[in-house]
Amino acid sequence: QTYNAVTDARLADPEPGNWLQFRGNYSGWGYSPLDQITTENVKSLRPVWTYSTGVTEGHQAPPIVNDGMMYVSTPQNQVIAFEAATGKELWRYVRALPDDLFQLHPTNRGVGLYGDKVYMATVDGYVVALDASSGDVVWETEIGDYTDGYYSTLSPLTADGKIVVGVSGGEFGIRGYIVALDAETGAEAWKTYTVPEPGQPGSETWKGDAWKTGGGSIWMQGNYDPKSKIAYFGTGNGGPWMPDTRPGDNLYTTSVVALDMANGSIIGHHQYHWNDAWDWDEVSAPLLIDYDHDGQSVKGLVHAGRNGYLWQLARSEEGPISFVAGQPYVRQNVFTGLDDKGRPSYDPDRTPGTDKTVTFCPSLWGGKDWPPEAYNPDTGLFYIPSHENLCSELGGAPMEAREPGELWIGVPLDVILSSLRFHESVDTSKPVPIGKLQAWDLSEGKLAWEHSFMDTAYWGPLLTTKGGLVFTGGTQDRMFRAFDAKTGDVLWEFPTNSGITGVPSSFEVDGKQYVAVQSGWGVDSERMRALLEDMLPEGRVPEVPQGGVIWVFALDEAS
Ligand SMILES: O=C(O)c1cc(C(=O)O)c2c(n1)C(=O)C(=O)c1cc(C(=O)O)[nH]c1-2
Ligand SMILES: [Ca+2]
Repeated sequence: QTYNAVTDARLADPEPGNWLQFRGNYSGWGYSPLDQITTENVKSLRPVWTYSTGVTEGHQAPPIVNDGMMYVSTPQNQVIAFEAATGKELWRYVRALPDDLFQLHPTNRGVGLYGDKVYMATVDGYVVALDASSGDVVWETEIGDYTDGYYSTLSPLTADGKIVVGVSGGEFGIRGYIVALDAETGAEAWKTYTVPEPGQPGSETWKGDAWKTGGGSIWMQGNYDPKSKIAYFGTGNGGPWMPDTRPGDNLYTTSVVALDMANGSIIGHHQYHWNDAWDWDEVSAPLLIDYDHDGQSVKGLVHAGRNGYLWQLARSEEGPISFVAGQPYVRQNVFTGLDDKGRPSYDPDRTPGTDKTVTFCPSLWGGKDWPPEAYNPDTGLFYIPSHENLCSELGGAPMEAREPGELWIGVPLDVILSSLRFHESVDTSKPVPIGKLQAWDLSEGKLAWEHSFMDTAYWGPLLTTKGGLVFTGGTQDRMFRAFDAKTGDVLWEFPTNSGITGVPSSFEVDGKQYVAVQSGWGVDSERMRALLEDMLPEGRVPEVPQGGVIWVFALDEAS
């Protein structure tokens, strides 16, 4: 079979039967235009094939499909290629990772496709380009020094001849950046820091040398408008965590930045919250959605913040981003209000600092951490995988000098790993609603429906389809579920090998629709679960079995 090269035109307007990138399209919707699997027949969805990845930890990447060929990445930076319909393995790339690599976040969120190659950003700070047909390494380029705390977990944005990625390390005192590599050669095309140096725009929001270790990491794929050639990336927490260590607003941390794809310059931004104090990384890129607001149609950017607010912004052809509306989607007790530009004011009693311990809601994992939202143009609803009723008790401690490659958070690790609290209204003698799948009507600015998951962490990336469904896992009971996208009714569920933190995708081969997802629990979903186990009575919070498996489902033809 000859490989169907992935072009800008195909990425901008993907065939309904393919899933060519992280969220299926450049707008970040997580929407499949396939409608063979419907609200009526989803009850006869069955596994067609499975595959053990051979590794443990958090499997988060979507199965990415181009004309019958599937590419899946796993923790420890493997890429496995399959015949999508049969599961026949075509090739496998296993990265040789350095022995001295410490992984705070052992995961990978997926490959990027462009031309005849498959691209992956790695936990040891490289981008690797593989031949899509053979799996042979075509080039690899170092983008960050892992011995200095830089690493990558995101899927690459592929567009305009470039492979665009960024670096993690917000808990290691890095200075974040986004870097574009030439898709053919791997040579650097541009590199843009998310924290400006003295003299650059935004540098007035920093004092002294704090910018050198200011954080603002990039660990989720950006979305992209192919008409204006602008990429939108979300940025991570300020580093170190305690806000008094870096006075000022700290642009462009906890923001969305608009980048000119040609040269990487920042031509627009919106900071969701200034001088972050809660580890509320705002790394999920906003979805490009057009919605009505006050009788006007808005070319929008929509983001469910880790800070617990649902943000509706407007984008522009020139770059600048403007604020339209913001409101809490979970209980939030930190912001006391928003001004007309969307800038929040804070309750100082909910703002931690060095030697200042406070409780705040939502928790440091936010109203939502990294698992992506979804938008369904048929229902007009925006779906959020959220956490309710969780708060954190957190405070910093005086810091030692930064050591390259060592954690540099300013909050002792044992404090972080015992920081979770229930909201004061919670009665733990009864099942506690924690995970909430929410559906929002953006034009009304109102919740349309929600489904609560009791006593469980919920780290479930979303897939929505033209068949009227929302697929998600994310719970400790190992289930993969399908919801009615309009009503929130549970229509189907299936127990997999482990908990599902994988991004689901949907594709078609020879006229048949498939839904695919990785099951393999780990990283912060497990850190949260372990805390909940201590907070709830014995037996209520089960352990989640370890090990990664790729699952592919289709309708059972016999039924
Ligand atoms: O600041 C950073 O650079 C950074 C990176 C990552 C990552 O790369 O996965 C996470 C976080 N922060 C983080 O705050 C967080 O809650 C988190 C959860 C996860 C995960 O995979 O479950 N990664 C990360
Ligand atoms: Ca972080």
